[in-house]
Amino acid sequence: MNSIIEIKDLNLYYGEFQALRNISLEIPEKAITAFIGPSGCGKSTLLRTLNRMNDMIPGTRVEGTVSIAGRSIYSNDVDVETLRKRVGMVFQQANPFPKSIYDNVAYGPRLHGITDRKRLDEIVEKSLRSAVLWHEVKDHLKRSALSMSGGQQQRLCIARALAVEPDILLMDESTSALDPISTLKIEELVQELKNRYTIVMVTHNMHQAARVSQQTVFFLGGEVVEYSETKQLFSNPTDKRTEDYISGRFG
Ligand SMILES: Nc1ncnc2c1ncn2[C@@H]1O[C@H](COP(=O)(O)OP(=O)(O)OP(=O)(O)O)[C@@H](O)[C@H]1O
Repeated sequence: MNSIIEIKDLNLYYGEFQALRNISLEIPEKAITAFIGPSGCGKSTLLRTLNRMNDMIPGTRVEGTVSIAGRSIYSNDVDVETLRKRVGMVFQQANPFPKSIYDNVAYGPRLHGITDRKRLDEIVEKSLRSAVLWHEVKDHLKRSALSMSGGQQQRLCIARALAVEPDILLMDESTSALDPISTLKIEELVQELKNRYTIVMVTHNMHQAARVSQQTVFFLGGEVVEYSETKQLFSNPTDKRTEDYISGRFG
């Protein structure tokens, strides 16, 4: 598998506190990579470095390199808006805008200058289809996104992220606020999307990582303890700490 993201000797500090330590990882394209580990081990922090969302947190300092498709994303000449278009993100809590379903999905394309109604209609339909939401909402696209169920709102947020045609989708605990049926729908959706997108997901749910991902990274105290194929990591971990974690001895 080709890697699309290369992280080398990455250290991240929140003020004096070092949250990531000497992280070096290669993340394959068009596959699902899961980040697992106990609370506070740095999973979300690392995820946020991949589209520079950490830039928004004052006092954050990054050392080392993160490259996407061979280009360092922390270079001075990188346009962060363009980067975030290529590297979309879906959060723990669905966060649709208080706008119509249509306007939520059309938001990104409009921001990037698309105004033609027919073109926007096509993008909205395609994105909602990709998020397996089209059939549920096609007859009431003008309805407020806030009137949808939590699971639908999360799929809408995925559609909104896909509307700007990213290469990479970051998912930060994106099912943890959902019921089991909505969670399953999103897991199925993510499986479909991996044929077209590179997906990196943070999850507290080890079963989810085992069900959904091809690669798993286990973190502890801001460090990578183990990174391997998901089947291998869960069936035959090489590090005692991974074994303890996946067998529920801590975390
Ligand atoms: N904005 C911030 N300012 C200061 N410290 C932070 C900030 N965000 C996270 N941290 C600290 O960095 C460490 C890693 O946090 P992070 O949220 O990345 O962990 P996590 O593994 O994603 O945890 P969880 O599973 O609970 O979401 C923690 O010790 C946390 O307290």
